[in-house]
Amino acid sequence: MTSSNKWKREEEVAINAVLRASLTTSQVFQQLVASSSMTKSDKSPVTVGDFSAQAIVNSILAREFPDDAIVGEEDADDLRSEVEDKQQLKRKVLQLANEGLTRDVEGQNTLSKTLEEEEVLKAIDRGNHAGGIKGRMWTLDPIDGTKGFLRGGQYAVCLGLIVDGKVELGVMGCPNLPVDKAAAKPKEGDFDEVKKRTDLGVIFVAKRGQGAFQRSLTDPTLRPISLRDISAASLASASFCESVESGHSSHGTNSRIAQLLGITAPSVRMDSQAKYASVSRGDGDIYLRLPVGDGSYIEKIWDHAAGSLLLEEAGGTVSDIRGRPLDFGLGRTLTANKGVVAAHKAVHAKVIEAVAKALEEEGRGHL
Ligand SMILES: Nc1ncnc2c1ncn2[C@@H]1O[C@H](COP(=O)(O)OS(=O)(=O)O)[C@@H](OP(=O)(O)O)[C@H]1O
Ligand SMILES: [Mg+2]
Ligand SMILES: [Mg+2]
Ligand SMILES: [Mg+2]
Repeated sequence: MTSSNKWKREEEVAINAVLRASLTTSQVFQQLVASSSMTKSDKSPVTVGDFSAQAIVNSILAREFPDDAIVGEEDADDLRSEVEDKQQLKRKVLQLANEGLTRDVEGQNTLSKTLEEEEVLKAIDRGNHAGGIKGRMWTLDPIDGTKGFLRGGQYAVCLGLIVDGKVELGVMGCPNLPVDKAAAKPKEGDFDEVKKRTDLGVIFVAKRGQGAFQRSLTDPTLRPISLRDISAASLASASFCESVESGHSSHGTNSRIAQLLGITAPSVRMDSQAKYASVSRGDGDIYLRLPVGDGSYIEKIWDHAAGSLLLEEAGGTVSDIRGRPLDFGLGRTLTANKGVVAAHKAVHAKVIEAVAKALEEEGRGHL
């Protein structure tokens, strides 16, 4: 097998699955989130979207690669409840998953027959694998950035293939990101803008050793992407990409790190692994995800698998706050790591130095 053929079939299937799931989450957004009937505190649309997207991706993976394990964020326990609300949720998920699996998407993987309720629940539960160092497994975050999804901001459908603990393939759907990286991102909370714009929706693809690419939801042509070329000398011209939620990443520490590196540009805040994608195509230069508080939060593999490979293949280095590589072979979580620091290869070590200094100053040098 030549290197460019490696993971070819997996890539085709993963793109089609992520594309279908992205179309379905967009549909949920349009029909449920952006509809006037939703109250601000109503989280149910994201739940419908999470389950439907996981059902779609897992059904396709189960059919194409029946022996592969899946580590998915969601499980179907809630949908098996007899409570009427959950029964309603289950009916909606069944309908959306079947629509997503039976529509023609680039002539591939289209189901000719709809799935029964139990088949959909089983597909979702295929995501229950414990992870680990041996063999092939997929990891799926059906909607990463659930808060972004509800705000009409950025979210991503993220699928990675991990083989013997290493991410080999990453595919990420970002339905609300402009295809053109120079175009303005939709304003958060402006549901009408997201509904109206026809230039939104990107799929990112990376295979280990074979580069990073993007395509639109409608045109299958893959175009190469890369990080902005930045040297240690020009680090001051860089910008950060960080979480929207201060509970997920320490904004205060990031400001101090910017100061230490001489960076003055304001940080770009964005939900989800769209941060990895954004930096991968040169819109923002450094992705910082510093632990908050005592650093007890342990990151999940599905929150980083696809994004980290994309950024590495686009010319970057991804590590935790101490410069250790992310270890995807330890189960469902990144137990050996704390936080994430990602940047161009040429400046990554300098950023790690500044991170260590900032944490030391805060009395969090032990993290
Ligand atoms: N305390 C804490 N620290 C770090 N990370 C956390 C924390 N709590 C949750 N999560 C995970 O963050 C995922 C979303 O990450 P984002 O970078 O999109 O966060 S943010 O919404 O922009 O703040 C989110 O993924 P989704 O649940 O798929 O949205 C969570 O897995
Ligand atoms: Mg997530
Ligand atoms: Mg999620
Ligand atoms: Mg979640």
